[in-house]
Amino acid sequence: MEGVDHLAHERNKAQFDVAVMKAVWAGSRDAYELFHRFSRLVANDPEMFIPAIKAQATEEQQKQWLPLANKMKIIGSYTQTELGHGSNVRGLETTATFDPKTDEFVLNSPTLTATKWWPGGLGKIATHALAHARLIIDDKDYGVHGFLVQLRSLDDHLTLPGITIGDIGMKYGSGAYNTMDNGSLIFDHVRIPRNQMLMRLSQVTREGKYVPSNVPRQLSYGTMVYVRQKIVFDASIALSRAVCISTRYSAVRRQFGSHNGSPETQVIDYKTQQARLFPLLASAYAIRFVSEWLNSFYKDLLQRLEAKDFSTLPEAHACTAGLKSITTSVAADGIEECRKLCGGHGYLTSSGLPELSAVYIPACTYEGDNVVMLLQVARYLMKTISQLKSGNKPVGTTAYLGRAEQLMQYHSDVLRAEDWLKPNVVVEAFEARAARMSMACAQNLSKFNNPEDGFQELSADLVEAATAHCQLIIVSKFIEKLQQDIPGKGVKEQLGVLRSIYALFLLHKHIGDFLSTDCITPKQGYLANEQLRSLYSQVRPNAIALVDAFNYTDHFLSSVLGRYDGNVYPKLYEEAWKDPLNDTSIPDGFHEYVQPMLKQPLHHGRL
Ligand SMILES: CC(C)(COP(=O)(O)OP(=O)(O)OC[C@H]1O[C@@H](n2cnc3c(N)ncnc32)[C@H](O)[C@@H]1OP(=O)(O)O)[C@@H](O)C(=O)NCCC(=O)NCCSC(=O)/C=C/CCCCCCCCCCCCC(=O)O
Ligand SMILES: Cc1cc2nc3c(=O)[nH]c(=O)nc-3n(C[C@H](O)[C@H](O)[C@H](O)COP(=O)(O)OP(=O)(O)OC[C@H]3O[C@@H](n4cnc5c(N)ncnc54)[C@H](O)[C@@H]3O)c2cc1C
Repeated sequence: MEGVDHLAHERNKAQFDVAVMKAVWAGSRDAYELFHRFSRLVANDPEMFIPAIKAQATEEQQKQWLPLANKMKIIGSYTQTELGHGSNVRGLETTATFDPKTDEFVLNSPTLTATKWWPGGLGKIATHALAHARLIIDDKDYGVHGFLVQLRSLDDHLTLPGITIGDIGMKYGSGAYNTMDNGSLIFDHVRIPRNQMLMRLSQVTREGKYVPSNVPRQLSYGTMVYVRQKIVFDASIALSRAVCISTRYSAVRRQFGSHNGSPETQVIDYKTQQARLFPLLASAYAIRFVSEWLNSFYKDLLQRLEAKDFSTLPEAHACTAGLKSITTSVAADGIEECRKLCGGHGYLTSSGLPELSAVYIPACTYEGDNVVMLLQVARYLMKTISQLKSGNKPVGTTAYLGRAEQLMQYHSDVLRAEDWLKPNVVVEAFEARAARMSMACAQNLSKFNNPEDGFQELSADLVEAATAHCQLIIVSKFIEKLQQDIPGKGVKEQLGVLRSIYALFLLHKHIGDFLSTDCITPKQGYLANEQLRSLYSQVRPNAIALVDAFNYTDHFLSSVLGRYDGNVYPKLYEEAWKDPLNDTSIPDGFHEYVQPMLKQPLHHGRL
């Protein structure tokens, strides 16, 4: 019935102050702002073009281009990936050859695989590209640099000479990412003035002299680092949307369990539903808190870079790459699990879940393929370990590796299930697992004469070690979050339950790592699972309130299953009747194609 809160009985069970939890969840950001930014992003791509200009253009170039981009007088596309190369930026083929006679660069796509392919906004709307191309001077290749290239006339939007542009076609399902005109672009000897090479980091003089960057060349990758830390925050939004929908629906849906006319059982009360759903609820909070930390770490990096302090740049790259990988994989897989948690109705477009999944899952690929990103983390870990011998004491997120010897002797002293509720007990187990996995890789790598051959041979193990490292970061930042002063009745207690669910779910899921590295005994693994089951019972009465704390409106969720009032069935039925198929009783084509078959006479008793 309209106006009735079918979940009121669930909301009355809450054991904490929901208003405070909403503030904890929102942190310093408002989901609406992010939704509208993200929705604008899917329609256009200012989230990369503008930051890239800020990162790679001189002050003078910024003065020229930023006002135009900020006021949408030009529409930009971050045009890096090509048909033949995306992950391997150093393998890009587009060329920008300096012509000293005219003081210009000539941009060209020398091969089919040099075709720019995927850049958002490029297909139909962008007027300019921040094109990444190999700088060539006097036949010498100086590697990939950024160039601002006008693609279309600002008068009639027609493409300029030498520019061939198109959309790359429909993408995955009918998802909203098809509102994004990911495009293709071929340059046929397009000339641009020398001052349209972005020259903050390195320059080309009028005489054609290359002035190399006096800062780490990787700063040219800065836009990707910037977006990767945003993507971690976005993962918490995407996952929490799906968890909100599936939690509310799990409390509404009843199936089996009726005795003597009693109501059937709410599916949220099945232990299997809880074992699938509550770790995702905990993960949404975990990802939100690690994204807050990562954002502050990134802002600290920017301040350091201003002061030419590059000391945290390698760690920032490893953290943004690794956390982008882990959190987008958890969110993408979690959205699909939330669809399954809703049974058949989860597959309806009106559930909001298929669309959310179709739009979200490329996050595992864009801004860095998730495996390639974890391999970057692995390189960082191996380098950190290799420097231990020279007395280089690791700090920050790898500080635990400085205690590797001690961690190699670690054995968990858990005796009772409730011992796993102690943060220090959990952190020690996760540190020992991560340290032992990385040290084992380093040990095996040392057996190879060629370190690169070893890295390739051991890459699957290295990815697992990198995963363990990143999961340790997320667990640690969740624990640190709860060491902050958090007011409100029961709020910290509930977050503590989620923190333990997140950590013990990971321990249970990766029990093989913890056993094979001899960090814990099978008995201790069993006790962790016992504790997990108890934690599910503790979170159960608070589940609806915990997703209410995301503070998402029905409009934002766009889901008949995730409605705040839980009035699912009438709305499911109502939504179905909006389908154009139901405008007529007899379907198109019936008379032409189906009725003749139905009217066909029987032959010898057979149809
Ligand atoms: C890193 C690579 C894989 C390899 O690079 P390479 O140059 O070959 O380097 P290596 O030899 O591996 O390493 C050499 C050293 O350099 C170090 N390094 C590497 N990268 C970096 C870096 N970025 N920073 C610092 N240091 C770096 C490395 O560690 C080595 O160090 P050392 O010598 O060992 O000490 C590289 O090729 C690469 O990055 N590949 C991936 C390519 C990629 O990511 N492409 C992305 C293209 S753009 C794109 O995909 C765009 C997608 C559009 C959709 C985006 C949607 C975003 C949504 C955001 C959500 C918004 C919501 C709103 C939120 C809000 O508003 O807040
Ligand atoms: C929706 C969407 C939007 C995008 N928007 C943009 C944009 O706006 N601008 C832009 O420039 N690009 C954009 N891209 C491109 C995107 O950045 C690339 O697709 C991404 O970086 C992955 O690179 P790739 O396609 O070359 O994958 P590949 O690297 O070819 O991946 C294929 C497989 O190879 C594996 N692999 C690759 N290298 C290694 C290795 N060294 N070791 C082990 N395994 C490896 C990968 O793990 C993966 O399994 C977008 C892509 C998508 C899907």
